[in-house]
Amino acid sequence: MSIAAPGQLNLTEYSSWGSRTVDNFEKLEQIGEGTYGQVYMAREIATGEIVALKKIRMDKEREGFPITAIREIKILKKLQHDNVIKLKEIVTSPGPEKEDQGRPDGNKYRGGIYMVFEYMDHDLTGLADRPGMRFSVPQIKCYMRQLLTGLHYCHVNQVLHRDIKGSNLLIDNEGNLKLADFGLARSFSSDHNANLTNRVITLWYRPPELLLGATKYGPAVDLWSVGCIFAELLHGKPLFPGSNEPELISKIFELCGSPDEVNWPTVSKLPLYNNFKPSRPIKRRLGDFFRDCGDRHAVELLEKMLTLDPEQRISAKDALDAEYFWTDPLPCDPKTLPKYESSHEFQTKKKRQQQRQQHEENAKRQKLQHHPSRGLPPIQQSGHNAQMRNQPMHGSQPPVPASGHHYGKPRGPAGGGPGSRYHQGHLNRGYGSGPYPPPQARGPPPYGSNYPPQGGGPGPGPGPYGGSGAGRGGSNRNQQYGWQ
Ligand SMILES: Nc1ncnc2c1ncn2[C@@H]1O[C@H](COP(=O)(O)OP(=O)(O)OP(=O)(O)O)[C@@H](O)[C@H]1O
Repeated sequence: MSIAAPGQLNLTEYSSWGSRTVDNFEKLEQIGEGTYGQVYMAREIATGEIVALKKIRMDKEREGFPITAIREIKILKKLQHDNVIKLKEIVTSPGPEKEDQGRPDGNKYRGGIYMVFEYMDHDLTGLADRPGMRFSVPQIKCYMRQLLTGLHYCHVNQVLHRDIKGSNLLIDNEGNLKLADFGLARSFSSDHNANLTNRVITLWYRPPELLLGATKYGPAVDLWSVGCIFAELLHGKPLFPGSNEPELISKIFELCGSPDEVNWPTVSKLPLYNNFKPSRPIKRRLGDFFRDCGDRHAVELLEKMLTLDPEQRISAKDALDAEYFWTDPLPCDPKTLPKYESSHEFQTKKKRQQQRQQHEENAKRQKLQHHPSRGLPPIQQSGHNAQMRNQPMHGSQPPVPASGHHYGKPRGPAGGGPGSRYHQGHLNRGYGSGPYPPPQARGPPPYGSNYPPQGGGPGPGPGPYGGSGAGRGGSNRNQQYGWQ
């Protein structure tokens, strides 16, 4: 496999893309539903290989092929890295498919187009939402390190992801984490001069500069989202679950303090600064909030990621060099992580919904049991079968503690002081100025050897990464041509 040089497209291998049809695959089950359309787990008939098929939704596209899909394909062609999802091929379906028949059809191309990806067993949100799920400290370090490594690679190749969130971080049963969903991604130049849309990034993970109307921004936007994910892993639930922009801004200011000329020298130039300026200054208390997590290095890194001023926010490269990844307990080797049954956000949500329905039905039946005159037969509630219904869905997962899992709030409406050793070396980071240098300031971080705990049970983790469940705010994915 040849690898494209930074900033260049490697098209030679892709001449056959689009020449095969989706009939070469057997759809097994739906694993995702996004802005784009459905994602399916599928088997390639000839080889038996399991893949993910992402259908490109065409029904809203009167103007032709969606720009988001063009961007995603173009960018994924260019990015080849262990921590970035691999786009294997594009396949077509010549005519309208079963699921499209009978729909009013405004698009010009009546067939379907699918992206074929390597299959990943989980997304981080789905995995975290498993009942009783707890991540150990080495496991969190392992995922965070892979996330930052993948993102550093994107940034060196001048790609902003612009939609980092749990459901876009895919994890396989070898413990590998890969960045996915590049539908909002775009290339940037290191001088940051172009005007970009600020209606990107799912609400809860959106940085303050975008909320305050910045249209010139860079890789720091992704680092804020990474900080939100990191906080969620440490805290057990989303840190800024605002249901609209003003609410989100006030949640950010409450914890990170309000911006001023001292902590963010250029903030008053942002278009919406005056609209959201609090009536009196708010003190930063992020460090205090996380003190109980008992990991000084984790809090130190989090402070640097959730720095208000994007110019002072830590880069992915510097984050990889943080003390957090180099002190005991060390990040574990991905291969030693426990294997779990497949869990994607779409499926865990669906399962929860089914469980809720089942629960409601049982409650209704029980009520009727107390009033047999109403005529429904009572159901057997005791014994082995009743217990089995509440078991985790598979036998292979590690024993899980009965408690400790938080479900977050219901999904929101559509849309969802630097540490003492903080240095400013990441100002003027000059992305894209050379070939991708793997972060090597200290060589690869060593792996811890004693994790995960035997049997895959909870480690000395700071607490569960709770199923945030709740609406991570809809990403403001702009499907039309207007955004940059
Ligand atoms: N390669 C893959 N392997 C396994 N599951 C995948 C894969 N790609 C996507 N998924 C699942 O499908 C979900 C939706 O995929 P994706 O985010 O790419 O679609 P989208 O239409 O862009 O979604 P959204 O609008 O939510 O951002 C993911 O959260 C994940 O659970």
